[in-house]
Amino acid sequence: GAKWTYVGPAGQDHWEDNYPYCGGAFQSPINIMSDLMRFDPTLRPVDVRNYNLSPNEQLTLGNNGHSAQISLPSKMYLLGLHHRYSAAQLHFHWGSSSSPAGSEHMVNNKQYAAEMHIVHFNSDKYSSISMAVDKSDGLAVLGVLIEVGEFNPAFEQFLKFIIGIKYKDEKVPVPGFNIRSLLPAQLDEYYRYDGSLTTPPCYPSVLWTVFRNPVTISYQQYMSLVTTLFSSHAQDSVSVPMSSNYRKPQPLEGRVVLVSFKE
Ligand SMILES: NS(=O)(=O)c1c(F)c(F)c(S(=O)(=O)CCO)c(N[C@H]2CCc3ccccc32)c1F
Ligand SMILES: [Zn+2]
Repeated sequence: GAKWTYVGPAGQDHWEDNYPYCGGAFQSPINIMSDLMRFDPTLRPVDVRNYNLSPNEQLTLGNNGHSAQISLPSKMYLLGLHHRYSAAQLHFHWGSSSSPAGSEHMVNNKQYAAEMHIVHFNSDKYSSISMAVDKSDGLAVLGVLIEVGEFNPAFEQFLKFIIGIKYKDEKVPVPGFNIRSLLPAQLDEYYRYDGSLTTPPCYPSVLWTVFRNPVTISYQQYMSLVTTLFSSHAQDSVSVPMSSNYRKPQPLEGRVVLVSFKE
């Protein structure tokens, strides 16, 4: 599709000119406010299956021009939703070196340093994520808020390779590791709402699960994420650093955010 960016003439305020859904309903991310949360006792702990990948399993870490992403095998899946949702990829959103505030979801107006998304598709009904991406029951994304603090050895399992994907369309192999270790300890405390892709084409096809508890990465790890990558190709005459690749919060428009926990 047409080139889109986060700022400038093709920035997020103009996405709807080429991608109509971006100006539509059920958009993500949102600012999750306490007074719009509703406790739902039927929300069970998130049940992730086959997340513990063997080092013999090779993953691909890539720069797609918008984020750093890791391809995931579809044997990884989420249990407990109305359908099986199989993993496709995970990627990140972050701020800039001068501002460690780049999460997409906010909680009571607090923006975190970064956010990880693990994208899954409804493999009961659709043969691939491309077939699922524009269907209302197509996708389920896990959101993990990221703070700067303690060094995170789990994140280091792929961050140590990030220098290999500086430029758009570069890819490097990464040995499989336990993707569960990237998630917070408690998978029973999360926010749940109906939303969309946070990038064009902004299809309203995502069941969002944002975990209550953030994970931490060290300042050095955060800076490696923020300062290493470019949105431009290696051969481009102009280098465009990849920073602040987050969409601003979108109108909730009557949506309620379900929570799996009591305050
Ligand atoms: N924040 S988010 O979770 O909404 C989200 C992204 F933020 C994002 F950047 C991407 S992308 O594929 O890296 C680039 C634009 O699609 C996807 N990609 C998904 C959606 C479309 C698609 C098709 C094939 C594989 C992955 C994806 C995404 F779901
Ligand atoms: Zn995302």
